[in-house]
Amino acid sequence: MIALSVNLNKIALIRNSREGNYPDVVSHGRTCLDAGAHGVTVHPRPDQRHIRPDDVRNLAALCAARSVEFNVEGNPFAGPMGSYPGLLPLVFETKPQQCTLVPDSNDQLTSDHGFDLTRDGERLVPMIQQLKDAGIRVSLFMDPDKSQISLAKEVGADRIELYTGPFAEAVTNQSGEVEKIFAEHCAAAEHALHLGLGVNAGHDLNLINLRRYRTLPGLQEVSIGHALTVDAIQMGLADATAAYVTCLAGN
Ligand SMILES: CC(=O)[C@@H](O)[C@H](O)COP(=O)(O)O
Ligand SMILES: NCC(=O)COP(=O)(O)O
Repeated sequence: MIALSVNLNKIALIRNSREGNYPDVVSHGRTCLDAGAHGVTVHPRPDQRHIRPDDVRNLAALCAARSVEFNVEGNPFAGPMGSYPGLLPLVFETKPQQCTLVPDSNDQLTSDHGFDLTRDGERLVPMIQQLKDAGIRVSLFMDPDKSQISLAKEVGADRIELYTGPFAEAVTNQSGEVEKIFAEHCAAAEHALHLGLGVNAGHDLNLINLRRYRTLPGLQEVSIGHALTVDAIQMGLADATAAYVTCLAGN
């Protein structure tokens, strides 16, 4: 079974466009879980463009109460900014089941690349160990590069999250590159599995490209937010979530 972790960033983005708490991120997270999602993902960024520290705290409580997986993503190198305490302090405070480290800089529109562990690996080793000592599973956001994935194992990661942006773009553009890119992802996943790493995936996955991507060898979890939220505008959040669960089940 491939787990669906719904990323609630875009619910928070809409909430932040007004004062107040409408839409209520936790309430929408509850709706996703009631509709069959296996967990919740958030990506608190230092500029708090969407997910805020209190969202992380409140969703941690929801996921604990529902005994479902909470996945907190972010750049471990980005320091505090205003009320954002930094990723690791927030993660150690809220103790999610999984922390996915992502090499995003503060000025990026969105996540658009995996780690370069030849450059950053040494800095990550103690952070990864601290997270694992706290009982938190560590996933690293990676491009489908086998040599980099070998380094992910060396620095102590439990899982990798394959960055699926280029794959999604190839499907959307109906480029002739789809099968070539997917084959690279399959080779990367097989390599990760051979090393004993778990395999997650995410970024721009949707109900169309997921029909192919769900066949990736050993895929354990997808985190999906942007497209699912857009689908929810047409379908409603519960039905959109259920549609992704159904798709992941092979239907
Ligand atoms: C790491 C990744 O691809 C996504 O999880 C990320 O959360 C997208 O961030 P935005 O929602 O800010 O675009
Ligand atoms: N890690 C991927 C994620 O959480 C959601 O990415 P997207 O579906 O919003 O592109």
